[in-house]
Amino acid sequence: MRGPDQSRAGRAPSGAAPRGGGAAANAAGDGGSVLAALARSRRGFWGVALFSGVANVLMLTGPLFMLQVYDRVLSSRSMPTLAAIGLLATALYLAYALIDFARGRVLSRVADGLEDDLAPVAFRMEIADSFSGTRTAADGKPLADLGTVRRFLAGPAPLAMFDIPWVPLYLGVLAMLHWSLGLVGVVGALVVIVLAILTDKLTSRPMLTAARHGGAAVAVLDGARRSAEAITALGMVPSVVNLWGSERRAAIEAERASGDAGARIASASRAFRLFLQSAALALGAVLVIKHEATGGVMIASSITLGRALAPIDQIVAQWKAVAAARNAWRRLDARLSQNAAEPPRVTLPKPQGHLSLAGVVAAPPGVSRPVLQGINFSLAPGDGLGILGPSASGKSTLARLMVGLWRPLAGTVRLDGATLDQWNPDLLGRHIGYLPQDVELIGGTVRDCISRHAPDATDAKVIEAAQAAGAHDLILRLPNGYMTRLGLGGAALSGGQRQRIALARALYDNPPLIVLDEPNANLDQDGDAALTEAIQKARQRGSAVVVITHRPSAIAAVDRVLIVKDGRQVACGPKETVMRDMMQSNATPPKPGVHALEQRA
Ligand SMILES: Nc1ncnc2c1ncn2[C@@H]1O[C@H](COP(=O)(O)OP(=O)(O)OP(=O)(O)O)[C@@H](O)[C@H]1O
Repeated sequence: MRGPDQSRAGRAPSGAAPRGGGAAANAAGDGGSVLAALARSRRGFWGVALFSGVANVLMLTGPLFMLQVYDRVLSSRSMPTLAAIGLLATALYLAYALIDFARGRVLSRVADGLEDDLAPVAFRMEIADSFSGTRTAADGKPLADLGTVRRFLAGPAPLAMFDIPWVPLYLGVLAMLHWSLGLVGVVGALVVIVLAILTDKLTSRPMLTAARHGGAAVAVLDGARRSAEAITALGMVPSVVNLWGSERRAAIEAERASGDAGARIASASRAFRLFLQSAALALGAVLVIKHEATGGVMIASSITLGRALAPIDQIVAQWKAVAAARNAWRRLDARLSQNAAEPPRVTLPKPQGHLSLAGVVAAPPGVSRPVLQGINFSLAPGDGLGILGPSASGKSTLARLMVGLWRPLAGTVRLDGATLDQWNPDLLGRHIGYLPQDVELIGGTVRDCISRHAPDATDAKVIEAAQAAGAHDLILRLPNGYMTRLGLGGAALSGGQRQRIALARALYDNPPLIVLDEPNANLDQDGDAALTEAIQKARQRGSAVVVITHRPSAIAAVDRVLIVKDGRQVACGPKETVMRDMMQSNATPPKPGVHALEQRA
């Protein structure tokens, strides 16, 4: 069964789809693929193709110069001729240098453009991944994959690829010198191409294995960083190092296997090219002896052959980078296509705070078994709802549904009548005050943090939010007050300080819907009192406030209570009635149906 929310979003039926990932594609514009993003730089590619054509023609300078020196200068012993063709060759080499530099520069600009285009999208995907819980190391990291593709584009391999269409030009020149030399060239090119295909066959599997283990090692490191204190205090560091080390070793071994295979073939390819050049020289000598060619032809053919095979040889030598970029490209493409462009939306007016949940069934992203079902309630502006229930009963899941982080499998979550997916995810966030269970404050100053890094933030609004959260005095006592820097290298805050600043962030700009998940987990008595006052005042200002908690002190300022047990709504009604019933049944939540479920929608 699919709920309207989910069918509208076009999501897979298992697990609640996270908000935010889909918005990514919008930032990428239409395309939804790396190629589509690159197509925006098609003029740059045409420029590189044109420069490559000119550069390849100019690269004939070497063999032609040899031909002239051997067949014209040496036979005529004319110094002026030598000086003239020497000058001409110098000018052509200079032109080649300029054009080769220009095409490299254009490609690196195209690579930068791709990064500019897709980095915000990849960043959003990373954020969506971090709470979707369904991604594995094999899915890669969009930002790292984008970096790999960018570095590849700006590297030497793509230039070699632009040279490949010009290989027939060199083979044609060889054939013009003598048909047998052309034949040697064609056979040589085919052998080098076979070597390139062989490189791909032998290295692609170990490279994928290396990427998978490398990703797993990074995931262990990320987890260890996040829980640095716990793993150190609990003496878990050696085990975590072992865990990380085994993934890393597996990655290095797979990398070595692919590197060895690639290097073997690259050496063979290089040696074959040198051999072929000597073979062409020998063939040229035979032709000279048989009076079918001149000494100049002999030398020029050897150089031309080397030049003809160079691009293929270079790609074989760069295979590791080529294969890594191809894998990264494919992963990125798969992610971009999953994040199909969000449907166009009308910008809805600022909501008043009418929240309604009807027949909601939900599961975390990627999980098919619902952890929450049969949720029905509604809130009007100014209402205060406390959500109580044992651990793992689904309270935080409910909070994530109300703020639109996860979407329901069935049923609807509406804010002012509109299902949450009708809102632009970024705009919706401005109307919501959310205090998650695990408070993380990202970098910047306290002021930035409270104002959600809004560019149009005013001091007055920031201070108003801090005062509403009872955090103003606490902030003034920090080393630089509101300008104290947080995050890496910034001030270290206690759990209670973090929670109160996060509460101020939730209250910033008086959002019409405020959802607080365990807002008093780290608060002392003063903090509890400040929280109660903050909830009261937010309700007086007309916000609908939801408080999820284990501690009854946090629901002092709400008028209604909802009890969740084993993922089901077992009671919902006026606080006094529900709490009295709970007391009467020896603090065990009342059975379903004890209170008529309120339906105010
Ligand atoms: N990201 C997730 N991926 C998979 N399962 C999850 C995820 N988040 C929660 N769950 C599962 O959903 C169920 C409900 O969890 P939830 O966090 O909503 O409970 P809770 O009532 O908030 O618990 P607590 O009071 O301990 O915070 C639990 O069984 C939990 O294991």
